Amino acid sequence: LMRTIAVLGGGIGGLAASYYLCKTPQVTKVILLESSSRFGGWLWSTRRSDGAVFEHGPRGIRPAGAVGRNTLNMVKDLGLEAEILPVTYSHVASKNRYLYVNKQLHKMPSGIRGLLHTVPPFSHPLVFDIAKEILVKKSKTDDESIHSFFSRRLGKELADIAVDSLCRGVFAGDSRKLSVRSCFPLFYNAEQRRGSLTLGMLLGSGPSPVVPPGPLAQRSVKESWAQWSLRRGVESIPESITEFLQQSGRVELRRDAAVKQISPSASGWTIHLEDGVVSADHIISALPAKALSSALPSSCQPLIQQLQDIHTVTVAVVNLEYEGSILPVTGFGHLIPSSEDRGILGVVYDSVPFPQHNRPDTTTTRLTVMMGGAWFDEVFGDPDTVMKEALLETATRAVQCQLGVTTEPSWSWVALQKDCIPQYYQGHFRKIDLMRSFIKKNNLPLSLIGSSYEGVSVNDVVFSGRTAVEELLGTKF
Ligand SMILES: Cc1cc2nc3c(=O)[nH]c(=O)nc-3n(C[C@H](O)[C@H](O)[C@H](O)COP(=O)(O)OP(=O)(O)OC[C@H]3O[C@@H](n4cnc5c(N)ncnc54)[C@H](O)[C@@H]3O)c2cc1C
Ligand SMILES: C=CC1=C(C)c2cc3[nH]c(cc4nc(cc5[nH]c(cc1n2)c(C)c5CCC(=O)O)C(CCC(=O)O)=C4C)c(C)c3C=C
Repeated sequence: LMRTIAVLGGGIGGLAASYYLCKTPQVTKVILLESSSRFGGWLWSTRRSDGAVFEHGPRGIRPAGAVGRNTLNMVKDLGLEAEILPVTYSHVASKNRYLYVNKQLHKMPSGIRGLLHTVPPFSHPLVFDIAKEILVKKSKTDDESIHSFFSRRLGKELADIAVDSLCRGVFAGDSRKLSVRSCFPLFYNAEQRRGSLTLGMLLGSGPSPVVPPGPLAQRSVKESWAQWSLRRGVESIPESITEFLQQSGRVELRRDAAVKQISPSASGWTIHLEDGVVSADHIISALPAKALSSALPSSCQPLIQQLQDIHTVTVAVVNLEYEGSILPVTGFGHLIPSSEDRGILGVVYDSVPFPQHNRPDTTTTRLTVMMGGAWFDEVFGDPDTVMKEALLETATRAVQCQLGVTTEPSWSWVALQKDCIPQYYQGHFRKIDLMRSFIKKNNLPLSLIGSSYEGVSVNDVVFSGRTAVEELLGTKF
C-alpha cells in the first residue's frame, strides 16, 4: 500500500496520472500541486458569452492507435461522450490539407490519383519516391534528424517541403534538428524492423501497447473518426477530470501551489512550496523538464543536467474571427515550410472541422495563425518583450496575403505560449534512457511523465500518466 503520492503539475499529464491513481484502491492519498490558478496547462479554451469557442492550445485529438483509444476510454468514463464533436475521414477537413509554397496554396496530394500525377508544389509524381523507398538501405546510426531520414528515404523535395512543414505543425520545430527516433518512432521502427516505411505501414512496424477499445473507441472506428473535439472546447477534459478528482474525496487539489524545491526525506520526499511543505512517499512529476530540474536536490545530478538539456520553444497563437464566409478554399488548414516563411508556421481553418464553435445564428469564420516555434527569437525577438499588437498585425497580414482575405477580423486574441512544446533533438532517446536508469539504480521514488519525454500529443501525455501509475503500483488498467 502506498500512503501518499504527490503529483507535480496540473496539466493534462498530472491530471491523467491523478485520475488513474484514483482508479486503484492501493493509494491512500494523492496531492496534486499546480503553480497556476487553473488546471489543464496548455489545454485552454475561451468560451465567449455569445457561445463561440476558441482554442489557444490543442484543438483536435486523434482517436487512432492504442493511445487514441486510451484517451477515448477515459473521456467516456468521465461522462463526456455527449459533448464529443467528431470529424470523420470523409469530411473536407480530413481530406483537404494545404501547403503554402511559392506564394500559393497547394492541396496536399492524397489518394491513389494524387500519388500517380504530378501535383504542385512537387515536381514529379510521388509514387516514384514511394516505390524507390522500398529499395533504400536501412541506416546503421542509432538516431538521425527527421529531415535527413526522410531526405534519404523519400528524396530531398519531399523532406524540404512536406516533412519540414509537418514538423512545424506538430512540434513547431525544425526538422533538421529534431530526432526521427523520438518524434516519429513509428517511422524509425518501420525502417529498423521492415527496412522500409512503405513496408512498415503495410505490414506493421512492431508491437504497440494493448488497449482494448471501450464503447466510445468502438464508435470512433465504426463512424471512422479522424479527430475529435468537445462542444465547449478541449478544456472540458481537464475540467471533467478535476471534478472527478474532487468527487473521489481522495485527492487534495492545490492551485497556486508552485513547487520550489524537493528534498529527500526518510520515507520519500519533502516538497517545499512558497507557503509550507508537503510530504510524500512518491512523486509523479508532470512538470516541464526544466521546472523539475530546478527543483531537484543536488544529489540528483546528472538527472538535473539531462532535464535541463530538454529544450522547448515558444509559439504565438493568434485566434481570429471574421464576419461571413471568407475562405478561398476549404480544409483543415495550411502549413508553411520554413523556406517560404520562417516566422509563420501555418493557419488552421477552425470553422471547417468545428463549425459548432462558431458564433451561433450568423456566418463567421474562425482561423488560428500559429507563429514562431523554433524560429521565434530570430523572427520576433525576445518573447518577454515582444508586443502582442505586432504579433496580431503579422497574423492578420499573413491571412491577407496567403488567403486573400481583404476584411479585418471582427475579434482577435493573441496568446503567447512560452516554452509550450518540448523539442526532442537528435539523441533525445539517450537522455531518456540515462534518466530512467539513474532513477532505477538509485531507487528514487520518482516517475517522470508529460510532454517532455516520450510524445507531445494529448494522447501520448495521458498515456504516460497511465503507464507511470501502472508501473508504480504493479497494476494493469
Ligand atoms: C499551440 C499548441 C497546439 C497544440 N496542438 C495539439 C493538437 O492539436 N493535438 C495534440 O494532441 N496536442 C497538441 N498540443 C500538445 C499538447 O497540448 C501538450 O503537449 C500537452 O498539453 C502537454 O501536457 P503536459 O501536462 O505534459 O504539460 P503542461 O500542459 O505544460 O502542464 C504542466 C503543468 O505544470 C505546471 N507547473 C509548471 N511549473 C510548476 C511548478 N514549479 N510547480 C507546480 N506546477 C508547475 C504548469 O502550470 C502546467 O499546468 C499542442 C500544444 C500547443 C502549445
Ligand atoms: C494545418 C495547420 C496546422 C498548424 C498551423 C498546426 C500547428 C501546431 N500543431 C501543434 C501540435 C500538434 N498538432 C497535432 C496534430 C495536427 N496538427 C495539424 C495541423 C496544424 N497544426 C493536423 C492536420 C493535425 C492532425 C494530424 C493527423 O491527423 O495526421 C498534434 C498531435 C499529433 C498526434 O500524434 O496526435 C500536435 C501535438 C503545434 C505545437 C502547433 C504550433 C505551431
